[in-house]
Amino acid sequence: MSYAVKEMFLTLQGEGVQAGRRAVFVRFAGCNLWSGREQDRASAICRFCDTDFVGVDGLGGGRFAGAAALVSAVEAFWGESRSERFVVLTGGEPMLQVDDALVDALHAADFFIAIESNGTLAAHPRLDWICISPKAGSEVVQRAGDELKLVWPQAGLDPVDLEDWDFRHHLLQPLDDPQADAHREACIAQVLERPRWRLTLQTHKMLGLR
Ligand SMILES: C[S@@+](CC[C@H](N)C(=O)[O-])C[C@H]1O[C@@H](n2cnc3c(N)ncnc32)[C@H](O)[C@@H]1O
Ligand SMILES: Nc1nc2[nH]cc(C(=O)O)c2c(=O)[nH]1
Ligand code: SF4
Ligand SMILES: [Mg+2]
Repeated sequence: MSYAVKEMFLTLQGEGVQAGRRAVFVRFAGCNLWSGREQDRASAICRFCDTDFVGVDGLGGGRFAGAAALVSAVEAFWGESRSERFVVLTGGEPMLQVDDALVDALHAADFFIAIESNGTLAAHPRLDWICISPKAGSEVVQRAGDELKLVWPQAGLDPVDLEDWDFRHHLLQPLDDPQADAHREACIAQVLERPRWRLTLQTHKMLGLR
């Protein structure tokens, strides 16, 4: 199948347990919880998104005819070295497009494959690192994985209710909006109260990375 990619870039993973790791990001176009248009934000299921995922016009973006073409582009961003190859599939919602052909082609090129997903679609079974970030008002079907990254506070989502979901790591990520300072303090207070959770920050924003 073909893939619609908003943008692709080499950076450091900014969030979560893999933060600091050199990574090629593939940002797929489109999401099932918001159209991406500002005029639809207030009526969307997910209303706090910090990302433009509409269209295929970003740097490194485009329509890729198949898995081989997409993996060639990922390899071009990574460079020659075969060691520690790391790709992060994000979006938008990547599970709308990730399929067997893409996962197998990335593995054949020696990539460790991480995904950033809202969990409303089952994650592909052969991914190497599954990060799920639940959204209030959505039905999360993917309740197992490597890291559960809860953007918080979110009205209607209490961290306590997610503590028994089957993840190796439970992380709170402060909601980035005009009240970000207060949200960061609220996350710190939660972590001090509930040792199941740890804090993760969006370090790429502090560092001026993409
Ligand atoms: C843009 S989303 C794309 C992947 C997928 N759709 C998802 O929501 O997990 C990437 C990550 O950014 C997080 N995120 C989006 N907007 C945010 C905000 N305003 N503050 C903090 N994290 C945010 C999401 O929860 C998710 O973990
Ligand atoms: N550097 C960097 N790290 C990230 N981790 C998750 C991101 C995302 O938007 O999915 C992201 C991103 O956009 N940039
Ligand atoms: S689910 Fe992810 S990509 Fe979709 S609107 Fe929410 S944060 Fe943005
Ligand atoms: Mg981001």
